[in-house]
Amino acid sequence: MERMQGEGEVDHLERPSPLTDKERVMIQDSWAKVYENCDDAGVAILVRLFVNFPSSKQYFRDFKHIEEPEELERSAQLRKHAHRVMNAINTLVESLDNSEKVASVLKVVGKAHALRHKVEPVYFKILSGVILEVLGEAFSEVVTVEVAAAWTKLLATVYCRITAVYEEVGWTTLSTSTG
Ligand code: HEM
Repeated sequence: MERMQGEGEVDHLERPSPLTDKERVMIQDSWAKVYENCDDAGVAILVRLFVNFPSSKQYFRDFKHIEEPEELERSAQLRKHAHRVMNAINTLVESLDNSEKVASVLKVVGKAHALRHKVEPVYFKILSGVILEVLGEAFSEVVTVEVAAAWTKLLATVYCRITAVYEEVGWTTLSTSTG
């Protein structure tokens, strides 16, 4: 029998356990190194996303038909979005002990991407994987296995909250797009 889900009863199967103090410190310390290279790291992450998952380009008017990584890298629209993504992550990392701030940042991001940009939420999950991949490669001396595990938890929390916002604003294809 189909299970009824009332408001507030939606399952969030991917919700991780809260970050420990040690994990917060590991995230903040490793991020400090990444953020020193904010623009390069952000562009590397987004170019990887768009090259390995080309359908994610569909939302970006200026570069949706571009395939060459070098050309993608030069796109002003891509660079601007990279900067915004990095700044938002920076705010989250700075606010790990302020859950209201985290919730309010993710609410704004989730609402804009659901309602204005109409981005399938699965791309947030894909982006999380790409972030981990690029950080592990480009900052291998700071992103140890243990640090990467802390980032996996943080990014899973972000994805969970983003999908919760999508649900709140009535995104209807959620059940088929996150599988
Ligand atoms: C952690 C993940 C992300 C963050 C923090 C983020 C942040 C932002 C911000 C701050 C903006 C500008 C304000 C706005 O118009 O809403 C923006 C715009 C946008 N985002 Fe994201 N974003 C993320 C992931 C994604 C993903 C995965 C996609 C699609 C694959 C995407 C597609 C877009 C598009 C199409 C725009 C409008 C671009 C433009 O007008 O030039 N975003 N994003």
